[in-house]
Amino acid sequence: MASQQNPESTSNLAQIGVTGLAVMGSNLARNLARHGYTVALHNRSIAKTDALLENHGDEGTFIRTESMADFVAALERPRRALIMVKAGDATDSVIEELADLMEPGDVIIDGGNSLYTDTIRREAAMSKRGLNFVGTGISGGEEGALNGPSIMPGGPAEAYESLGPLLESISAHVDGTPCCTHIGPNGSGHFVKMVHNGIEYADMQLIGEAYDLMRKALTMSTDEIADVFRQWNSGDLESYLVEITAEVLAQKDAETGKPLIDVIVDEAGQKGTGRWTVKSALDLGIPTTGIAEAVFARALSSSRDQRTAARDLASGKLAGAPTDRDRFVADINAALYASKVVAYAQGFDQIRAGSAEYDWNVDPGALATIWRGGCIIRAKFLNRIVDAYRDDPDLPSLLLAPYFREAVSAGLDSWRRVVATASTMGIPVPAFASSLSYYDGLRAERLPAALTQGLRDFFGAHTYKRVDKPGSFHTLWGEQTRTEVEV
Ligand SMILES: NC(=O)C1=CN([C@@H]2O[C@H](COP(=O)(O)OP(=O)(O)OC[C@H]3O[C@@H](n4cnc5c(N)ncnc54)[C@H](OP(=O)(O)O)[C@@H]3O)[C@@H](O)[C@H]2O)C=CC1
Ligand SMILES: O=C(CO)[C@H](O)[C@H](O)COP(=O)(O)O
Repeated sequence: MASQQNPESTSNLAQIGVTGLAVMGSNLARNLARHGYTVALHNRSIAKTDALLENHGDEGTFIRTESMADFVAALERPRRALIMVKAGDATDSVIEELADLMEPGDVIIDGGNSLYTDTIRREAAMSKRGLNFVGTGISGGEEGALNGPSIMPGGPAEAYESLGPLLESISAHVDGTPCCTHIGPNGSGHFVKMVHNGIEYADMQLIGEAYDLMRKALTMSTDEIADVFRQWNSGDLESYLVEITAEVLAQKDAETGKPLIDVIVDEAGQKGTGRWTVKSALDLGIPTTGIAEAVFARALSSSRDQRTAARDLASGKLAGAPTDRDRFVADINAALYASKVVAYAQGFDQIRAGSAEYDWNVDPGALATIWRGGCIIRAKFLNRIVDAYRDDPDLPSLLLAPYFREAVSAGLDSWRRVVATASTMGIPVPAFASSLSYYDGLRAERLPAALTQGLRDFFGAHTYKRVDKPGSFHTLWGEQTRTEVEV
């Protein structure tokens, strides 16, 4: 174990250790060291540890360790170890290794994208061994990890009392407020990070549809579209993802000189958090349609063989392009904003339902507050979400908050024009269209679900409720006399 001394440190030990020094772990370790913490470093293979020390060892005080035993021995008590390795089995094996070396009162922090049910299981197991287990969502990618991410820690409140100030100090800050707060017990931090990623999927899909419409319906060049996103980023749509969309579109391929976007294969990858969000939404019975469409759109994009075989499917008679380009671009802007509100509204619905299911007591306003900076879905309009939950913590849907009600209503005609135009031109807009259908479904006085109930009762005697009296009923369908039976 070799160490570089921190002049401010009172011992030779580290206030925190990071194990797993790939993109996220190495940048978080640097962030911690830059904030004056002595950081013990560990990685399964020593190369990453040495690369970090060689390239950034002068940024603070690090303690280099090779074995897990050395790593744990390098930590001040109560020990605090942050795990930043691949989610799943790798995380389980690192937790076991650490737990075997740690003592009651020590803290294990899992900052990876772990499935929240794994976190619930791990927290219970560590708690039995007297260890504090903090499953925390961390968002911001490489740049956020280094300069200030959004941090969503779950786990015991006592653990947060001692760990919170450290995490808050390295998080992003907006208007002086840290983008880190205790989310709730056990799996809550990873649950909200999972939904954060689901919203990220929806947001990116919506941005992709906006780009596709400008490209295909308006035949705009990539540079022109990049300019539009740049302009949008100084309006209501101001957000990290819109900002980097302009940069991605403006990038030229070094080899061919073409826009890089045209050289990238159109098959979207996914590591699982979006899919988990949708599975959880199905279990909770929450219609997160925007997120689901985004996950399915990635799946469709990656179905290369099917897409190739289907290339000559009929399109039917397609409509021509909109004649007023500026107006249609403005329509797309409004459709993007409204659909984005739907994605966040659905995500917050899922968080409320998850919180109720697991008794987490997640505060949606506090969550919106820490998503204002550092994370991938940071956006100007999160301030409006904070306001909405401050004014009414029990808001039934974000779409009902006065600000969003008005904003969506103002863009509604544009939203409908975009979906209609896309449909008649044969351009797929699954997220725009499903968000609009969700909105219309939500506000509908009556839905065709009555027919679903009738059919269910017809074939399976599943019963239905009546509009005019309480109780459950089954009909002897087709009989002329006494057709209803109260159940
Ligand atoms: N990349 C991102 O933008 C974000 C990632 N995350 C999450 O943070 C975590 C780290 O992400 P990232 O930095 O991208 O790194 P990766 O997810 O690519 O994981 C690589 C790291 O995991 C270690 N590792 C893999 N398997 C094992 C194992 N069996 N035992 C011990 N260590 C193992 C690797 O060690 P070795 O070098 O020896 O192979 C390496 O340090 C992940 O859970 C990820 O989902 C969260 C937010 C954003
Ligand atoms: O957590 C993240 C961002 O918030 C990670 O970058 C994650 O990998 C993104 O998900 P996917 O790879 O499935 O697009």
